[in-house]
Amino acid sequence: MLYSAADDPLWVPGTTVLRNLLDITDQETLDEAELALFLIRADEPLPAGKLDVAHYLSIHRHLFQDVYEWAGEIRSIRVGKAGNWFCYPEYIQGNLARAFREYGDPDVVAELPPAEFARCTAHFLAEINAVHPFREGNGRTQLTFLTLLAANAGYAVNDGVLDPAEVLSAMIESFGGSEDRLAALILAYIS
Ligand SMILES: Nc1ncnc2c1ncn2[C@@H]1O[C@H](COP(=O)(O)OP(=O)(O)OP(=O)(O)O)[C@@H](O)[C@H]1O
Repeated sequence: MLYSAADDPLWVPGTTVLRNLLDITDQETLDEAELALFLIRADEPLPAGKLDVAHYLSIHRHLFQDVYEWAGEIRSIRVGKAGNWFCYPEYIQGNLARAFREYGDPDVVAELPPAEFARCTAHFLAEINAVHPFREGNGRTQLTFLTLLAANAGYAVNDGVLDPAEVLSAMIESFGGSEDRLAALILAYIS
């Protein structure tokens, strides 16, 4: 997805295309290859973990390992979308750890009634999105992690329910502080 970014050392020189392991230098070809390789990796068993920060990073690493050398690593430049600027790079580690700490033990959240699980998890995803730990691939990592949190809580999810445009607008609303629509989408996803 298109980012606003300051001059990015990760760009192919003279372009705004992210350097990649495939040596692709035009955005459309990269988008296609990235999506195809992501889909293959998303279909594989995901890395095991404790649903903690290390696990979150390992999922990004897994999903984007074929495309970006820095898969699984925290970004080092400031980025934003449509005027919403995400966390300064120097605060990502601390804010990511705080989001996980505030969410608490996923096994405890799993015991909450579904609407409460959805509300807590929406808040968590909104926080993670505001941190935006990676240079690219944040949305897909968020949704992949959501599937793990839902599975950990024993929910069989309704895959067709999460319409990308609705998730996007709910996520943008959450950035503005209103998490109700995101919580409603998660509740529908797990119901
Ligand atoms: N203007 C915005 N304000 C806040 N969050 C946004 C905005 N635009 C997009 N987002 C969120 O940013 C995330 C997308 O980040 P990124 O582009 O790094 O991920 P991606 O996986 O490459 O893209 P996508 O989620 O579009 O497939 C999504 O969660 C999306 O909802």
